[in-house]
Amino acid sequence: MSEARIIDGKAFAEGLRARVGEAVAGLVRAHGLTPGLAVVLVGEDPASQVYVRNKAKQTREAGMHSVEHRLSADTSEADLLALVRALNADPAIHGILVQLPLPAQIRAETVIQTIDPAKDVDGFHVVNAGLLATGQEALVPCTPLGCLMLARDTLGDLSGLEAVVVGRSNIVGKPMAQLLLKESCTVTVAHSRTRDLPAVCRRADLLIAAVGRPNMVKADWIKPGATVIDVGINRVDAGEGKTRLTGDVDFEDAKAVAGAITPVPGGVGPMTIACLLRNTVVAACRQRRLTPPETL
Ligand SMILES: Nc1nc2c(c(=O)[nH]1)N[C@@H](CN(C=O)c1ccc(C(=O)N[C@@H](CCC(=O)O)C(=O)O)cc1)CN2
Repeated sequence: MSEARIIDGKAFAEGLRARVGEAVAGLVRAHGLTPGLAVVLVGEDPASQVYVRNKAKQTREAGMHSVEHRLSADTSEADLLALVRALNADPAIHGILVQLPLPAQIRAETVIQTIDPAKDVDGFHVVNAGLLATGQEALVPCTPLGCLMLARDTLGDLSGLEAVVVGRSNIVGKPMAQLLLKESCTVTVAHSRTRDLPAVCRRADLLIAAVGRPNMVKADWIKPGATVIDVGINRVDAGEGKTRLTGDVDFEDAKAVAGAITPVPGGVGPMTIACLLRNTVVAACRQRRLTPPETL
């Protein structure tokens, strides 16, 4: 059997960002509408700093209005909520994202539920989760949306496929399952308590790994020819004081069995920010009662 096709998330994300840029130019031209995204970072987590910097840079590159709020690690929950409420009321801001994780003194759930659902470009608010679960128009979490785009690009119509999502987080696993149900997949959500996890995974035509455990999914967990989407971004020791990124799937092992597979880095990760830009344009359109461009 030949080796798996490597799904190039970086290239797909570049294409999506280019389409976002064209959509923004069209909105500015036709409606004088410049979508605006505010990103809030609390503290100095090194990875979060990189993600927030990249979000702001790519927002500007797409021609959108970008605002960054960097708050100290000892910021109180009340101060963060006050900032979120001010952004809710700001007409130049169509999307609000509070970077996770947050410091221990701040309840992430309280912050998320304070964001205006219409501006919740992360799609984490219960209103958006409920809309997605009931098959209605929602803002959809960026990482699962990116996974869906890659799966569709690889497999075409997903209808009738056996999909297994490993992981049940509110941010990835649950919305991923809802999106795949909407595509008419037969969906299983597996997790740490699932009995005989390898056997459950082996049922999948489409396997989504989102557990946060480096290299957990092995070749013998994969049905030959299956499409494997790896959401894991785990930083592991690479020796000599260095680290490297690895996914939840043992890539070298799995690519001999899978039909197609996302690498880490360069797979799902870049799609997260591209989908955030896409969601900001969609949110801006809906706030102005405009139909979002179909290219997104
Ligand atoms: N409010 C949110 N917080 C967090 C989210 C989120 O969607 N909303 N997701 C993650 C972090 N994240 C975006 O915020 C993110 C993670 C990874 C990447 C990415 O491009 N990864 C690259 C590798 C980058 C590297 O070298 O470190 C890749 O996989 O190729 C983008 C965004 C948690 N917080």
